[in-house]
Amino acid sequence: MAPVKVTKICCIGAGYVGGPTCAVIALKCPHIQVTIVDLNQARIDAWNCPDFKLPIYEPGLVDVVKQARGRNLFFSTDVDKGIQEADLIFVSVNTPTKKSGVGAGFAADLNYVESATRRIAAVAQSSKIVVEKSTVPCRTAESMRTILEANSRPGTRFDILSNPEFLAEGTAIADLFKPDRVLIGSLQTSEGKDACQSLAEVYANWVPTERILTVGLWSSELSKLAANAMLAQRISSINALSAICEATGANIDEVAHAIGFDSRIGPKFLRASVGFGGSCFQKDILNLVYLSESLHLPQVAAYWRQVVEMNEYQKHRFSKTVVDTLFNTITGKHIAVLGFAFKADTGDTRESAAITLIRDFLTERAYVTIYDPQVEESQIWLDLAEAMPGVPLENIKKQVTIASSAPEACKNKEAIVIATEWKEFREIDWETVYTHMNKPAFVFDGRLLVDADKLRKIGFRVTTIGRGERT
Ligand SMILES: NC(=O)C1=CN([C@@H]2O[C@H](COP(=O)(O)OP(=O)(O)OC[C@H]3O[C@@H](n4cnc5c(N)ncnc54)[C@H](O)[C@@H]3O)[C@@H](O)[C@H]2O)C=CC1
Ligand SMILES: O=C(O)[C@H]1O[C@H](OP(=O)(O)OP(=O)(O)OC[C@H]2O[C@@H](n3ccc(=O)[nH]c3=O)[C@H](O)[C@@H]2O)[C@H](O)[C@@H](O)[C@@H]1O
Repeated sequence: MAPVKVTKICCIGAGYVGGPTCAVIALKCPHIQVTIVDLNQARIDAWNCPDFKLPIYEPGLVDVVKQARGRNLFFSTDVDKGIQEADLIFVSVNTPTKKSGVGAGFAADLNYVESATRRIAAVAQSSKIVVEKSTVPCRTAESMRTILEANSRPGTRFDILSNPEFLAEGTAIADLFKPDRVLIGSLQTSEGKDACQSLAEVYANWVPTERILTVGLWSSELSKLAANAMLAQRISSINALSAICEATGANIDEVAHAIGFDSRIGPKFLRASVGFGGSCFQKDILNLVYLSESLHLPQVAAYWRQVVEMNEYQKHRFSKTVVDTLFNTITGKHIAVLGFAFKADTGDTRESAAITLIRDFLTERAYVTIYDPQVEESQIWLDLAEAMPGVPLENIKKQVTIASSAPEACKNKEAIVIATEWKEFREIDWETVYTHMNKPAFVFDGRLLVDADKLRKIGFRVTTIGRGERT
């Protein structure tokens, strides 16, 4: 059998991964019809919105959707039709950490992957290549295959591939246009290799073939967890060093610069911060911890768990620094938190360090004013309510205000906490901000973003993560 030439793709899941990934496939492969389906009507409506107010904020995404939507890119809630028409289906649904039952708090909740797989099994009338795009535990493809094969009609077959996504939010379009690599895992049978070839040919429309890596299914699944674990481990390592810097007078920027010059270490992903956030690092490491424990490898599990524990430590350490510096109490004090998203250039707040900081400040009975250029107000209330179970939202609202600009957020406050590295915070008119603050005016830079010396000259007392000096 020769590899199938893919002409119609369906992507199940129109989220942060399914949306941008398949929009880029549509852009780069005008000869392929791409339909992105989702059960969430509001999300699909936003993807179809005439004025391109898309459901996610991602630089460059609107341009891609503008070019392809209605040409060969479609968004729909008709999941069954999407499945039936396609010869290749991406499963790009959410795989959050399980909240209850066996493995709660660690294992991935595969309920959405299983529902999508069962839907494919139920409605497919012809052979399909089914591609696991979601990040899943090692050997999930086997469960998918079992479900699909148990339901295949005579004369039809399902081939399962793993094709994890490595894009980062905020740079998704650039990452998809020029990926470091595309990873495709397949069974090493002739049918598995043919399916792999079919998907590789889709990517080959714009990705150089030497960057398309083909491996076994289980290696591909594990490589995704491994990549996220190694990236998060680097951040926890630099953050652990930032605590030593603060205690010794060393400067984490200088340390990162010095070690990053070693070509074996490299300069990227060594930026100390108030802690990593995002929907995946923590979830994927906890998943790896759970996998290690299930495999009776407790030392391996403990090793990876420590990466997450260090991150929790970093977030609380930073809130404690704020309290300590503000004369050991923030009760009744007014704090501006600049940034609510988990990183710059996204409106995504999942696992954002800002949420932990704000929860700590509210627990200390401070008043908090939040400003973020991309996060919707409704999302901030949702996140804070979820972070403080048992506390009625009306009570949270007595302590929290949402501002529409950074200078407005900072007015009449004792302290400013920079929680997200938005470029616009670097460009704030700090002299004016200073004149409108209560004195002494404090800045806590959790992102190594502002020029601390310049701010000190204005009169601010600045504390920067990973720097020993404080005034
Ligand atoms: N967010 C990111 O930057 C990255 C995420 N990933 C992984 O990709 C996967 C998806 O992540 P996101 O796109 O962030 O999630 P998301 O939550 O933004 O999107 C998932 C979408 O799937 C839909 N969905 C769930 N079950 C469905 C079903 N049975 N039929 C149709 N639609 C269904 C949901 O309504 C939702 O819109 C996860 O496994 C994640 O770990 C991987 C790389 C990057
Ligand atoms: O599986 C995923 O979801 C994705 O997770 C991360 O992407 P993302 O979470 O979107 O963003 P990152 O740029 O990795 O940042 C994650 C967190 O680490 C923080 N970070 C990053 C880099 C750094 O040097 N220091 C640091 O604190 C960021 O501020 C952010 O809170 C990975 O970078 C992607 O390769 C992966 O596909």
